[in-house]
Amino acid sequence: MLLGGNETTRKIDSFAINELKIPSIVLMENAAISFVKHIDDNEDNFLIICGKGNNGGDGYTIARQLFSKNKNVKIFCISNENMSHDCFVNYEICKNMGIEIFYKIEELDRLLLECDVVIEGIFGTGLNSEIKGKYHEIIEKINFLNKNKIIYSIDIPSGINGDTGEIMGISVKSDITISFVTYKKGFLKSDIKNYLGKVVIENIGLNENKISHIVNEYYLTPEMIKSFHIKRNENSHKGDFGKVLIFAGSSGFYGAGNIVAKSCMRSGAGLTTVITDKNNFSLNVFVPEAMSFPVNFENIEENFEKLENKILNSDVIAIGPGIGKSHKALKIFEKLISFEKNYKGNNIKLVLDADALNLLSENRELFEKIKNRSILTPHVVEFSRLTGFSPEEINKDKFEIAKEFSQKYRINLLLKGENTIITNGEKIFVNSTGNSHMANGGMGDCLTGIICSLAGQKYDLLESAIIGAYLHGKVADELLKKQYIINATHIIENISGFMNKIF
Ligand SMILES: NC(=O)C1=CN([C@@H]2O[C@H](COP(=O)(O)OP(=O)(O)OC[C@H]3O[C@@H](n4cnc5c(N)ncnc54)[C@H](O)[C@@H]3O)[C@@H](O)[C@H]2O)[C@@H](O)CC1
Ligand SMILES: [K+]
Repeated sequence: MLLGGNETTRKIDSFAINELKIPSIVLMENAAISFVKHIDDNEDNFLIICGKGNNGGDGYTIARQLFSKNKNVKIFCISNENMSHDCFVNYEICKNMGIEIFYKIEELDRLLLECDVVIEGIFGTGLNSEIKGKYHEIIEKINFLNKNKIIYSIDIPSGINGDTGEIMGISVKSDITISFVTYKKGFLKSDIKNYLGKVVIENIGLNENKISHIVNEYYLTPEMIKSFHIKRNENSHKGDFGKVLIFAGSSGFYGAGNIVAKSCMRSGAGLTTVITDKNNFSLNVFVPEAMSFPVNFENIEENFEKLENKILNSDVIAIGPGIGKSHKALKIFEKLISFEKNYKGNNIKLVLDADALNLLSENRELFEKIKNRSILTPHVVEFSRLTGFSPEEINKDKFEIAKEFSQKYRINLLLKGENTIITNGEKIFVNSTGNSHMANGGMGDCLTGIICSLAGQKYDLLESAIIGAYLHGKVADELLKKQYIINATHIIENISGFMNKIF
């Protein structure tokens, strides 16, 4: 699904009008037709509240459409002065058709009380300042008299800033928001969810693929995830699904390595090996399917020759969770990234998380070794160490900072957070799944395991991160329906079932 702010919407509109030569009034008609599809056929008692811009124009067009289906339709016109051209055209048609139009604010209470469905087209992407006066009063009335009614918003609940999600003084509280072409960036803001209600994105007669040059931001949907799926060949063997080498866990943190390994196995990797201290036997108990590559941490160089062979046999190497920042951890990290290609001549893909990112921040010369073949999966504090920006600065301008960082170091990036974003420096994908009930230790390790597993199964790193993030959150969202807390182990136990469902 395309993601965009107000400016993106304007660019798409202008492309449709100026390049495709679709008259704007046709776009408005298409928007109204798409909108009306979502209204229950049994509903019969509508009040449409219209502003004077094109959002109001959509309102008049929807009113006409409903009226032509013999529905009981009344319109409240907030102002018929300085209407936009298309708004005026549709207002005139409504008058000519004989739809009842009301103008006096004194009548609004009664109109609201009498109707069953309110459709509001007061402001959409054109809202540009704090709402005051008459407009404020009207929105207040809609929210106050909303008992036993369904409130529909056209494009954006009037009062929400489509770019930032900020409430511009007041906003309609909607049950259903039917928005056009793009999922509005402002909708990502978590504390306005109860203003949006259910969100539906509708088409206005444009082919999504033909406007992709205008938009390079996407909101993940199950259809997108399914479209990435690579079918498993029936005559394949374990080697076809990736040899994944994992360097995770250390004394006191062996659980991290175990979680990465288990989620890697459960998400479908062919062969998983964990580099771990020779005295750690917990892996064999926790994940018997995984192999261990024992390292003598007293003398790490002892095994380096064998390790070289292991690296050159790998398709993917995941590094970071629970390894600490010791000199020895750094030495192993350096060794693991020292070969760009494996025996097969393919780039060895790298998934770097947690302490690998901290080590990278302090040893920046290593960026040269990981370029064009890695994904970094920081949370905001780790990303702050990597970029030098404060977490506040990052949260304010997350998309741009992430994109620039990705371009500068030629890496893929997955920035964890409430709206996890994934970028290759050109496109940005925002995850639509996940919840606060999964915020506990081991979750990140689990995600690393899923991503390296998918990378082993021949998904490129960007796809691996997109699918991984979506699945990770989706499993948690589904589990939330029956349990309060979701741990990494719960995700691991359920992921394969959800892969089946989604693919
Ligand atoms: N142009 C197109 O091709 C299409 C536009 N569409 C609709 O057009 C909408 C955008 O239309 P517009 O750009 O005309 O903008 P809006 O209709 O969102 O609002 C603009 C109007 O509100 C006024 N306004 C802005 N902030 C105000 C405030 N705080 N207090 C009082 N008045 C304020 C402006 O002066 C202007 O008259 C979209 O949200 C969508 O609903 C759809 O019809 C699809 C096609
Ligand atoms: K609206």
